[in-house]
Amino acid sequence: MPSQTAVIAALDAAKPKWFSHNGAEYVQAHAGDRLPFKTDSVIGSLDAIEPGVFAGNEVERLKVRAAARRLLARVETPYERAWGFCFEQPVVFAALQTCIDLGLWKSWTRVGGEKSIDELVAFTTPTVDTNLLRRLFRLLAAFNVVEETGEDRFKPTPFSNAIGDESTKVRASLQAATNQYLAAGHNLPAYLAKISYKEPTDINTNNHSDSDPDGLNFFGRLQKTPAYFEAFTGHMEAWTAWKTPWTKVYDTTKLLEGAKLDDGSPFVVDLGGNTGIDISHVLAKHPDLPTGSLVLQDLPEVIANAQIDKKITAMAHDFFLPQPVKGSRAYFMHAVLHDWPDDKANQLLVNTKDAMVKGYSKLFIYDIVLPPTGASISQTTMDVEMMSLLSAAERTQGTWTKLLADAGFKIVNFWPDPQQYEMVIEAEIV
Ligand SMILES: C[S@@+](CC[C@H](N)C(=O)[O-])C[C@H]1O[C@@H](n2cnc3c(N)ncnc32)[C@H](O)[C@@H]1O
Repeated sequence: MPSQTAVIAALDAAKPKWFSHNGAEYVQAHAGDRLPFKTDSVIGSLDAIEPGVFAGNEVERLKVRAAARRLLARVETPYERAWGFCFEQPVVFAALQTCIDLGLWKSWTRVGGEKSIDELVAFTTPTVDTNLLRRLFRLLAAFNVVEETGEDRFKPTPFSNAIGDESTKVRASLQAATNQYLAAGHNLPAYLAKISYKEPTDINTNNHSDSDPDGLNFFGRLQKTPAYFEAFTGHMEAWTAWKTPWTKVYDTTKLLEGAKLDDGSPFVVDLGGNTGIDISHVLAKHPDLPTGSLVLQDLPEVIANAQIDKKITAMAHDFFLPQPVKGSRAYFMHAVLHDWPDDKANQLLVNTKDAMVKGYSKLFIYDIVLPPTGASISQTTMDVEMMSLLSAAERTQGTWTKLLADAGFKIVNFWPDPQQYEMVIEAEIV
């Protein structure tokens, strides 16, 4: 097994010009001696990389993933890259969603195992034409969503199993795209032309409302359509679970020093905390915290779905209203401010500051901090999705500093996560 560093170096070394005389593999077989590597041996090394080799080391896994994506970007021709965006992604997504709509993933994951196409048809409700499902499955097999083991025979993969396992929230994430992300992305070029290519900043009249049948903004649509709300909440849970827990990025034991816990004061308030993953990380790290010292806040319909430890107080609260929990040691917001343009973000920050005790309370923002160059696919995708859905944006170190200064805060430190995706921004009242 080659080391991960060697694999990344090999991936990064592959150049399109090496293949320039070849174009197709059968030509390469005859002209392979012109390549600076043995194609079979490189393919063997790549195919030998299984998720298990990383033994849970997310940092190394993500480095190899990024290198593999760079490799594709280099070796694919411009036509192949365009084909991927214009032809492949729409139909693969359509096949995934159709099988969700047919209830296929859920039934298959429950039972498991290799199945014939007829057995897969038997999983579907309503029933589907065998040849229709065969065509979708051929496509999904070509994209390694399922494994083709013989003619009309398929095995599940970790990905297809995850779609069928509701606890992973992968199905919810795909469904959220069908519900909102795809239509908004499709609408974005025309919308940007319509607003004369000004940067979108309006939270109500924006690209989402332009693509929504009732002209609703993103959160307005979630409130109106419970199924959309369920899908988005699930997507948020999957996204947050994928990230490094904030308690591993910032050492929260430092907050215990000097914290007033005996008098029933709050320790951490998680604003817009969704169903409670982040606040639960705090309890997991500090299980002896007194009952009620951890507070989860979100909109009422989110709080109603939160399944959290009894020690955590779940509280419906609109963060554009004054913060009711005063004098907490810490106020925490994860992926909240990136949803809002600066004027709304300022209002939220000022509401929070008004509840804080200067010199005691700290503010923690866990969000993307865009680097000056080389922002990753994950960071830049989130930035433009925020534009598309919410007229919002990811921020740089400079724009975070200004946003916080305008609301009366000074930044103590930026704590980067090991995945290099987000940072915990530690701030205090000036
Ligand atoms: C992008 S999600 C982040 C959720 C969570 N902090 C996390 O990282 O998993 C934004 C959250 O803000 C909540 N939210 C939106 N508007 C809100 C409001 N006016 N008051 C309180 N929460 C709100 C949403 O319900 C959602 O849970």
